[in-house]
Amino acid sequence: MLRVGVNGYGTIGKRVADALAAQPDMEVAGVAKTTPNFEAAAAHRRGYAVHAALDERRPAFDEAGIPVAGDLDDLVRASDVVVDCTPAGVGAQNRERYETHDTPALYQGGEDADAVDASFNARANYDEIAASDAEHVRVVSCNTTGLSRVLAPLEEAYGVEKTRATLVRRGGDPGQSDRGPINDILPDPVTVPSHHGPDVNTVLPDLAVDTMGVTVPATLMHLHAVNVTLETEADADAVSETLASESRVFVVPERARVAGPAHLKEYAKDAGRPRGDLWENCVWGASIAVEGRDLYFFQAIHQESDVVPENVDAIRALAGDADAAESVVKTNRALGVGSFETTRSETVTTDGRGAAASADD
Ligand SMILES: NC(=O)C1=CN([C@@H]2O[C@H](COP(=O)(O)OP(=O)(O)OC[C@H]3O[C@@H](n4cnc5c(N)ncnc54)[C@H](O)[C@@H]3O)[C@@H](O)[C@H]2O)C=CC1
Ligand SMILES: O=C(OP(=O)(O)O)[C@H](O)COP(=O)(O)O
Repeated sequence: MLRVGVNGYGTIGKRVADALAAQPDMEVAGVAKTTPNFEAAAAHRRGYAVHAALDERRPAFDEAGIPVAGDLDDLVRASDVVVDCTPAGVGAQNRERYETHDTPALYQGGEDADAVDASFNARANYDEIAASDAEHVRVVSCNTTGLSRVLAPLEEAYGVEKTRATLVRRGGDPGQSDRGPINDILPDPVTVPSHHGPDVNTVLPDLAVDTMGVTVPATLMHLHAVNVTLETEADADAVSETLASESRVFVVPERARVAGPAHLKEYAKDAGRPRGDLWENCVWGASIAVEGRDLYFFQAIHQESDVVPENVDAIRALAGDADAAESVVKTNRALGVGSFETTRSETVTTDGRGAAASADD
């Protein structure tokens, strides 16, 4: 049993903790939280050992009646691996702390590529990371994960001459009432490329990809308009099959009449997904179009959850416990990733454990 600590218990951290708890080969060593708020209380109720991330805040936990299992060093000592889910930039500052304990760690996409030994995406470079000596590894950002999951199979099936993607980025997560914009459309960043193209190259080094970002007043999901010039000709049906055979890509059938992220979130909630999470890329089947070697499609990316199964796989890659296919199947089964059927007799399995990922079985 791998004991995994989670430092930073916000949008990503709380989902990663629950995903670890669902794995047959992992247990949550504990979580570290800065503030004894409702999320800390929920962590305690879920049975996670709550650690005070900052020593000076410990009395506040006592006052709030949330039992404290120890400090951050205690959590790192109790962990075989730490998943750092602190805000962007804080993870890099924590690296030294983990190194002091000789404990490998994962970091999130808000950290720079050069703050870590290597970057990870299960579809792109699991085996490479598993075979390497990397101990401090970054799971690439939500948008980068979403791009890597479709570009890796397209490269394998058809070759990718060039990718151009425009990322319509959500302004903040639903719980982040201090984010924006609330009435604007911002080139973000105004410079080209955005960080996503270069970040794709940290896991798929030879792939030609340019990205531009725009941030809009929305919270539910990101939306990508993707154009890939393939190296060989393909038709839309073949591309649709290629993408649908990926366990972490949901090709949304036209008959579902999903207009946008709001419908996708309802789809997930109706399916009984925890927190309405959509771990898979959601590619509109009707949008897949090919003209010559030019492929076009739209996909939506649930920023709060798509990196969660990737974190689980990255832990196994670090621990050297399974190869890519074994890990992905194990993770998918435990969470229910890939449980949206895209066949005509559409059935949605709400029992996460029973919902196997078709492509990897
Ligand atoms: N929310 C998103 O859409 C996604 C975020 N990421 C990345 O994941 C990382 C975490 O992001 P979120 O979960 O969204 O942030 P968040 O703000 O929701 O959660 C971060 C948590 O860490 C806590 N924290 C702050 N300073 C800390 C410290 N020194 N020690 C321990 N905990 C501390 C905060 O109180 C909060 O609970 C960032 O690198 C971000 O770029 C990656 C993919 C998607
Ligand atoms: O990893 C994310 O986005 P990104 O892939 O655009 O960097 C998350 O949505 C966090 O983005 P944020 O930096 O806007 O909070």
